[in-house]
Amino acid sequence: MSYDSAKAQFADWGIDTETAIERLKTIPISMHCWQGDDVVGFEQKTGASGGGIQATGNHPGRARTPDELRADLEFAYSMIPGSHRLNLHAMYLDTDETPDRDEIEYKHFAPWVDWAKEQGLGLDFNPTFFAHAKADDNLTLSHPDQGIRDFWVEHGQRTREIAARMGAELGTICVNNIWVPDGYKDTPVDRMAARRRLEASIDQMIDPSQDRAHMRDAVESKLFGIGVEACTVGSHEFYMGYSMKNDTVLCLDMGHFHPTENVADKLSAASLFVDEILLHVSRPMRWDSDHVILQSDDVLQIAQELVASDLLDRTYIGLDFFDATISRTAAWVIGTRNMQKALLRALLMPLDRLRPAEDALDFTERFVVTEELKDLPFGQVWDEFCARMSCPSGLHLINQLEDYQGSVSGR
Ligand SMILES: C[C@H](O)[C@H](O)[C@@H](O)C(=O)CO
Ligand SMILES: [Mn+2]
Repeated sequence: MSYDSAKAQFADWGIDTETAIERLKTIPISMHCWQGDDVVGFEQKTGASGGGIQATGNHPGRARTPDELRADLEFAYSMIPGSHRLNLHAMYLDTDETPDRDEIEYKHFAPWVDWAKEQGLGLDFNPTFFAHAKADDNLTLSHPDQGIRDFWVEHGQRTREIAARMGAELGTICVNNIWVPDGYKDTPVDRMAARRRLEASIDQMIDPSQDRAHMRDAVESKLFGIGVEACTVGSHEFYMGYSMKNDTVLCLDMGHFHPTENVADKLSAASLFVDEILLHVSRPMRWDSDHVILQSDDVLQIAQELVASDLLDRTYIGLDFFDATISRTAAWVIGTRNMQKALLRALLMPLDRLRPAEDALDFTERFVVTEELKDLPFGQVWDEFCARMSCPSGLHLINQLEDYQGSVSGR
């Protein structure tokens, strides 16, 4: 079937595929650097990852240097239609110097910015509050030791300055996302004290007078992690409250809730009380396992909510998965394209027909239409989008992914 006949079929339902394609072109996805090297980073390691972050697998080809990571990223972006962003963690500095976390400066990341300019990419940033000796207690900004808290506050303040400069250099908003692994393996007796310390540390870190033209603070909650099963200091309630009170972006990671909770459902509710949301689109399997995202119901529903609730312009879409058992570049490419496919499917929904049906309590119409829609030739619209953006799809894509993996598997 050709694109033209697919377009005509959608038109029968009152759906304009051209409008959907044009909108999709404008939606950037922030691809996370850490899928490329299994969350290792480029500094001298002094501590273990905390809070249950764990990449498993030993597929050949892990990027070991900033140059290797950039080469892999360039390939991945060339397989992903559209203009996108890179989400960089502070432990991915590119320098011969060995600054500790409380000593990092913009110059240690300048090569990333130069490269992003060349590639036409935006950058997002994250302080790294794990994989460091001063995080080995699984406590950082909420540590009872003032010295440790000060160390991490300094780190966070520096990342904000770096993020603001990155945003200014690239002329876009750089989201600086705070996730700390802080928590307790067993039941604490004074949760309140830990939460008060976390609040005070973030207050100290965040300078509300800083120019917001190029930088936003985001805060990321979590239900629990391995090693912090009894209490995560930065829980959902904590950060939902924090972001409302302090006007920060609220980060919702799909792996950070109870498995029966639906993150898509949270978007409309949270967005009534916070201006902007950052998504970490991920796939938890029994726990926060960070599997590569699929075109699963969870992801499709997230995209539908972004479109139907008109949230695309105040949501930053970031990805957060890491799988070291498969080609790392294929993971990036397929995962990111899956997010785009979900958005395209959402943009191809006949909302003008579904909304009135729902308002009239005609749930049969809603049910029948949403099910029949699944049979429309979505694949032709996606292929057309890829072709217009000079990206391969189907077997051509698979061949290119395999060739690239073959070229790096000797690393
Ligand atoms: C590496 C990221 O900061 C990390 O995955 C964080 O976003 C998270 O989700 C921790 O579980
Ligand atoms: Mn996350």
